[in-house]
Amino acid sequence: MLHLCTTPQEQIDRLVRTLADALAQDIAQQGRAVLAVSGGRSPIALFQALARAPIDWPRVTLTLVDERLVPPDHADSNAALVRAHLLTGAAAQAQFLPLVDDASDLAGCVDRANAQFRALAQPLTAALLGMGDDGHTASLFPGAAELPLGLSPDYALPYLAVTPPHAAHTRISLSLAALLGAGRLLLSISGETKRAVYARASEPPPTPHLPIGYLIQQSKTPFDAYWFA
Ligand SMILES: O=C1O[C@H](COP(=O)(O)O)[C@@H](O)[C@H](O)[C@H]1O
Repeated sequence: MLHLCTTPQEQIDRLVRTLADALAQDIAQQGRAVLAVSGGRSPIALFQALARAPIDWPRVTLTLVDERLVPPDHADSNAALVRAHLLTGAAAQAQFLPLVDDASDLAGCVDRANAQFRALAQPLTAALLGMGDDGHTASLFPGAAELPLGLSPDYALPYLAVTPPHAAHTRISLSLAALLGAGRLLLSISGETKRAVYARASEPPPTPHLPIGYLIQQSKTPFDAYWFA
């Protein structure tokens, strides 16, 4: 479902409230919650607001929906973004599981990311997603050679390596099947361009040209998109 927000603050407030409620519910029922977040340019203000939310952070495990194959202190590292803007204040007490420890070893990073995901004692409470102007979400990029694998319901591992045809850096991304295993999916988007992409991706059937469509047009996992102009 697409929720149209009238201010950026409304978009942030609704996403933070929804995430905090979902985390609190898993903490109450299972003792812990697991949140996977995205990177890119969009989520900085959202991360800062989430870090200040009344969440039982010591009981939260944070990981990444996707990562670029760059050193952990690189300007394009999604982990660096999380460390700078989300793992602050009380939220620094969360357990953080990054995906890249050695940017020269793609296969090793993917193996370790899959092992640490599988070692989680529970499914993802929620995945917080972004969407590119090309319709990619996580790092499921249109035109990537690995996209059919990432979209396959039979792909058995949580993460895979993806080489985007036009964006910088090799990526590590959750697969579509792994995303659909989350308790809920939340998408944060803004701008008229992304609203138009979202509208095109909502037209059935979903196609690999706009991977976000596979999340919009499914009914297995609750999916909510929050948009602000
Ligand atoms: O490359 C990426 O892009 C998407 C969208 O980023 P945005 O800055 O346009 O919101 C992001 O969700 C993903 O995590 C990131 O690796």
